[in-house]
Amino acid sequence: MSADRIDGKAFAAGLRERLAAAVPPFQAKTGRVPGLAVVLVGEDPASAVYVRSKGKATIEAGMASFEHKLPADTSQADLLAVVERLNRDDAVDGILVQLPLPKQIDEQTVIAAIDPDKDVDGFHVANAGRLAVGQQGFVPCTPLGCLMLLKDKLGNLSGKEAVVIGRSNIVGKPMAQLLLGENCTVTIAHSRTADLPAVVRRADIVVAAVGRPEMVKGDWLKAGAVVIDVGINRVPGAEEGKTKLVGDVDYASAAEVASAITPVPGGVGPMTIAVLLRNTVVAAYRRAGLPAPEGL
Ligand SMILES: NC(=O)C1=CN([C@@H]2O[C@H](COP(=O)(O)OP(=O)(O)OC[C@H]3O[C@@H](n4cnc5c(N)ncnc54)[C@H](OP(=O)(O)O)[C@@H]3O)[C@@H](O)[C@H]2O)C=CC1
Ligand SMILES: Nc1nc(=O)c2c([nH]1)NC[C@@H]1CN(c3ccc(C(=O)N[C@@H](CCC(=O)O)C(=O)O)cc3)C=[N+]21
Repeated sequence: MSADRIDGKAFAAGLRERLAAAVPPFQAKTGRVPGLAVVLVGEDPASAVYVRSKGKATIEAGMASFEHKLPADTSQADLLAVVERLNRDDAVDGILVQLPLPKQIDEQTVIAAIDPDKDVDGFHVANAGRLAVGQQGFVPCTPLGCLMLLKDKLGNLSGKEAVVIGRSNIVGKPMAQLLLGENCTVTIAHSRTADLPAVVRRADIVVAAVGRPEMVKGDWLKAGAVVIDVGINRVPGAEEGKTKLVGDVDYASAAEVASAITPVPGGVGPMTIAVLLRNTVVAAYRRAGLPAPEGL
């Protein structure tokens, strides 16, 4: 059997078109376009690439992009002052502070300083709490993107056995909350899980968010499982000196057993950026007191 390849890149392109279509009506009502501010501290090359692609996607959707690049030795107080300014700036609907931050800065303190109604990453405890109790808020982009792909593939998820590997605050935990909200039976596995292959073998839905290249093997899977691979791991490529991206799932062996699987690249990654824009459009409509358009 060869699994269907879930084309996250194509789904993300469709979502970005729907978002672009929501911008002119917003502009007609408010006289401005939704705005996303991205703050990058330091020169980490991978982070710089992501920040550039976020800015490009924002502008392509007809929205306003504000990029703030601060030196690696920026103090926490200076970063907090930037966040405060963005909180007060009416042209800014969404604020994203790129993680990880340099070691002199405490990430939780910075996240806590972001206005929860502009927290389009969904990392603020207010938004984590809203998700946990089922209130309207902002859901982290990566797990929300994974859920969109799963619902597109499977329709109703009710009653499915879902195993999430990884329990980070930004991927694993919110992913598990979302699947629970869809009435899945959810198991969260992590580095202390006793027999991970046996746990994964129960799953109709597997979400791998671990950060271990190609860890999940095909013979861990139940036949017909749907596999969402969140992992982004840069490993040495075939050619000397070159690198390539691989996920947390061994695609070749998993595709023999699964019914559908996301590739890396071209799966979850592009969804993360599209959902960031989606959350920004939704933030803009909410802040303007307007009902957010359907189908986002
Ligand atoms: N596509 C995208 O847009 C995004 C991709 N990512 C990628 O997703 C992956 C996970 O990211 P993130 O959640 O931030 O990572 P973290 O490092 O914060 O969390 C990793 C989780 O995996 C668990 N884990 C580690 N080793 C094992 C193991 N051998 N067996 C079982 N569980 C294990 C850890 O368990 P424990 O808690 O016990 O330590 C932890 O809960 C990374 O590859 C990252 O690059 C992340 C964000 C966005
Ligand atoms: N505050 C904050 N919010 C984040 O959402 C956030 C962050 N910090 N720090 C880093 C991680 C990682 N992340 C990715 C986004 C897009 C791709 C992506 O587009 N990946 C492409 C490949 C890109 C490439 O080729 O390098 C793909 O999978 O097809 C991947 C990873 C967001 N993150």
